[in-house]
Amino acid sequence: MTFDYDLFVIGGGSGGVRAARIAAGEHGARVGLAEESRMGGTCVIRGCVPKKLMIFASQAPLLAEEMRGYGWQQAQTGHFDWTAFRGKLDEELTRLENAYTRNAERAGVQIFHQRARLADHHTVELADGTRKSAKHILIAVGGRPARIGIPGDEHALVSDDLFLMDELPRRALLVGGGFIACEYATILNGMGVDTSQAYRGDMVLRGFDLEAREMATQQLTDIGVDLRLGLTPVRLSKEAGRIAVQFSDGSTDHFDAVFFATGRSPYTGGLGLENTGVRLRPTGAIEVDEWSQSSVPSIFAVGDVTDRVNLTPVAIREGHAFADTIFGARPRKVRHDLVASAVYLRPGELGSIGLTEEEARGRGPVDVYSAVFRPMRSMFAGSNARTLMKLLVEPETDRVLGCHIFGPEAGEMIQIAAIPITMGCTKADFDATMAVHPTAAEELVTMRHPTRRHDAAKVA
Ligand SMILES: Cc1cc2nc3c(=O)[nH]c(=O)nc-3n(C[C@H](O)[C@H](O)[C@H](O)COP(=O)(O)OP(=O)(O)OC[C@H]3O[C@@H](n4cnc5c(N)ncnc54)[C@H](O)[C@@H]3O)c2cc1C
Ligand SMILES: NC(=O)c1ccc[n+]([C@@H]2O[C@H](COP(=O)([O-])OP(=O)(O)OC[C@H]3O[C@@H](n4cnc5c(N)ncnc54)[C@H](O)[C@@H]3O)[C@@H](O)[C@H]2O)c1
Repeated sequence: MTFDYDLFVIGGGSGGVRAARIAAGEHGARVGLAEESRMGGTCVIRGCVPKKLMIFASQAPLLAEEMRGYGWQQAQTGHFDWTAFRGKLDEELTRLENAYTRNAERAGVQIFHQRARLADHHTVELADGTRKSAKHILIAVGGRPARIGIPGDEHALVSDDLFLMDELPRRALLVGGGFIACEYATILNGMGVDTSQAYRGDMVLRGFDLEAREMATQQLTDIGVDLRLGLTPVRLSKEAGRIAVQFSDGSTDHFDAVFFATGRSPYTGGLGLENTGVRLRPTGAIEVDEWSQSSVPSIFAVGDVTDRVNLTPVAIREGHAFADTIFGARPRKVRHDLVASAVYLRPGELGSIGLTEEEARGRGPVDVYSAVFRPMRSMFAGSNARTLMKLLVEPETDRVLGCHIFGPEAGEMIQIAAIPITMGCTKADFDATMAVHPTAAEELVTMRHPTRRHDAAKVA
């Protein structure tokens, strides 16, 4: 049987573009790709990139405050010009979008700027009705922001909308306590928006190390976010151009904008999956094996649509491994058990890899090396902000099972710490490493004695 393509990719985001480029450019496959919106996908257009630029923009008031503590007594930020920032942001995103398109085309990928759906195991139908056959199909359609299904939730915005606003709201509410809610609350607060955050739990960033979560929760309040814990909206309505929010405790408040940051769902609706028999998990994610292969042998899936670890570098690695395996005769699996990540807050970020203290003590004995301190930089300026450096070590093997850092530039630090930890290093390797002085990160190689030791969890 002959096909139009060796590979057809649906979705021009992190995972899809990497797979298409490697398959075509490095392994000589004939590759087609459909993208219904802008090339680059969530990360480039409405995720990591614009979000991080906004984090940088939002830190000015904190920097000015710190510099006043260093003797720059007049340091002030003045007024934040959202229009000027957005103009520059739009230009930058267009530049990146063009680079993604150009690089894929240079590798030999034929791009269709249209929505695509599956017609059968080897056929994709584009929005204009044309059909393309392919020996292999890769689904890399990502996810979409989820709404919580309360009355009036059509009045709420989602994360995508922040990057498109003509002006910033005067008063905003973030709903949720995950990555996006905490990062967006930090951004809006830093840009001068009167910011509230409602989270149904008692501490933000569920799933992260408890000690680090406590610090992140405290920091949100310290920087001026009105963090309302144990609270969730139950109804939204429009009143005189503002949004009235009724909360679970019976209270009502009014905001100019309400953002739901309540998770993301795999974007599998309307994709024609019923024409293929591709199996889905209960969450709507495409079920794949360790080779990213679906229940239909010719159809593979990578990235957020598979809901494994929903981060850009993971989607990229999955796409790359898929292309090497299928087209490069270089079978490669992706490890999902040891993935570093960062939550970009200000002034402290949260960087993590490996087990949390709670997970580690649930598995067996663990030594906890935890240093909480006021770093010299902010302490001199008069701030009480604290930094956390934490290592979790398996006593029997001395292996480092996890590392959690809360503080300025924790994202940068955890990227470096992730290398030895991924290699399987021991605490003795950290101890043998000479410190770099004076830095905050030197604590990682100077913690001599465990702060506490948990014995093996008792099995009931
Ligand atoms: C606000 C926000 C901030 C984030 N910040 C970070 C961060 O700091 N670090 C990090 O690692 N991760 C971050 N993420 C997560 C990261 O963006 C995703 O994990 C990553 O983009 C997933 O890549 P993907 O290839 O699976 O999907 P996507 O990048 O979402 O790409 C999917 C593409 O498919 C297209 N598409 C969908 N359906 C069709 C169809 N039927 N036909 C044609 N095209 C279609 C979409 O338009 C989209 O371009 C963030 C996410 C958000 C929302
Ligand atoms: N820095 C980064 O790497 C980064 C940044 C942003 C997003 N991301 C990725 O995007 C994903 C999505 O981010 P997110 O923050 O939307 O999801 P999340 O899963 O991190 O957080 C969702 C939040 O919404 C709350 N929630 C869910 N349903 C609710 C309901 N019915 N009522 C009230 N609250 C509810 C949850 O309790 C949780 O606090 C992340 O899991 C992550 O993989 C990564």
